[in-house]
Amino acid sequence: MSQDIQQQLKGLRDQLAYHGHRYYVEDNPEIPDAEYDRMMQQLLALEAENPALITPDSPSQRVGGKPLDGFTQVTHELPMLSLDNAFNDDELRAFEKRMQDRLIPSLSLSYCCEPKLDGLAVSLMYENGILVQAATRGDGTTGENITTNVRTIRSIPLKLQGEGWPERLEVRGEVFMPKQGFDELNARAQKKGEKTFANPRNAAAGSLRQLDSKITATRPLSFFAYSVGVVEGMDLAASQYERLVQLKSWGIPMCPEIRQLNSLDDVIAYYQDIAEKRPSLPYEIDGVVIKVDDVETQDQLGFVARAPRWAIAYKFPAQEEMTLLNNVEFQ
Ligand SMILES: NC(=O)c1c(N)nc(OC2CCCC2)nc1O[C@@H]1CCC[C@@H]1O
Repeated sequence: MSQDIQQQLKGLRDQLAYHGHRYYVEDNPEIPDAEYDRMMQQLLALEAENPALITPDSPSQRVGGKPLDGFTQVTHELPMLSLDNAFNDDELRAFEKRMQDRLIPSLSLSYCCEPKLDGLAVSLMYENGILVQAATRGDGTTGENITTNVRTIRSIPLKLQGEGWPERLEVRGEVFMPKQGFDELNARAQKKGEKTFANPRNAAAGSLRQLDSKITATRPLSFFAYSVGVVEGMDLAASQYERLVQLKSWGIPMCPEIRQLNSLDDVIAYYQDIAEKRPSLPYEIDGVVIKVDDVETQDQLGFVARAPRWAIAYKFPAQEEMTLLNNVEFQ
């Protein structure tokens, strides 16, 4: 009896995780919402009858229990780095020259280029494919444990898909609020005479700092991975770009605008292309991040203070209109 109930529960969990990924990550659902809701109700009913068989990766476990009293601290096993900035092509070329002067033999560098998402950097720890902890970047060394809130973000898998993932895998990326969700949230707040947020970044930060994850669950948050931290149990690809593709194959969202480029001229053309696309992108960005693609070369170059020698943010000029002080609610 219990065996086939376990099979039934696993079937429902896998189905709901698959269809949830199609809907929230690929924006390309295979089944009508009513069908998804019916499966969820079935899962909830079966779990209510068999609470001992509820697993942490069950889609029913996304919205937590009672509110927290506070956030506990998390020390990152590897520091979460920040970025130096470039503001024009010459500074970008100087960035490349500094690297080539340090590399022996100075070889032609390939780059992984990513829109610089204007959200909040977080660390996701997966053990045996299960999401076990989420933390803010904080000061790069110590962050806050926001696991209960991050579990409510539907585009972040509670269990990695496919197979071949490492025993321990730390995914680093940006939690952000898409522009449309931000506008709708502020419109609702305005109608109710509640506080509105100055920009999507503050809205994301404010949503992640809720002690009650039921509130976070009502906020339209999303996530794109941008690097890997701790990896144990296998070696990942030697290329930053290929690593993000690997993460994507395991169900971790990857920004669709990321490109692998083989020359700085191509990087500059990419920067101009993203600058043109910027107003029509569904999320806010404030530049592009340009990283040496080869991970061994990254390690050779290392980092100074908290910023790597092998990455730079090429920022867009500040927006013309007055931008309210981006009061940092939450590192
Ligand atoms: N905001 C971003 O889209 C972004 C990105 N696409 N890639 C990185 O790469 C890390 C890893 C090496 C140095 C920084 N960082 C990003 O944001 C950083 C996180 C902390 C400060 C910046 O916002």
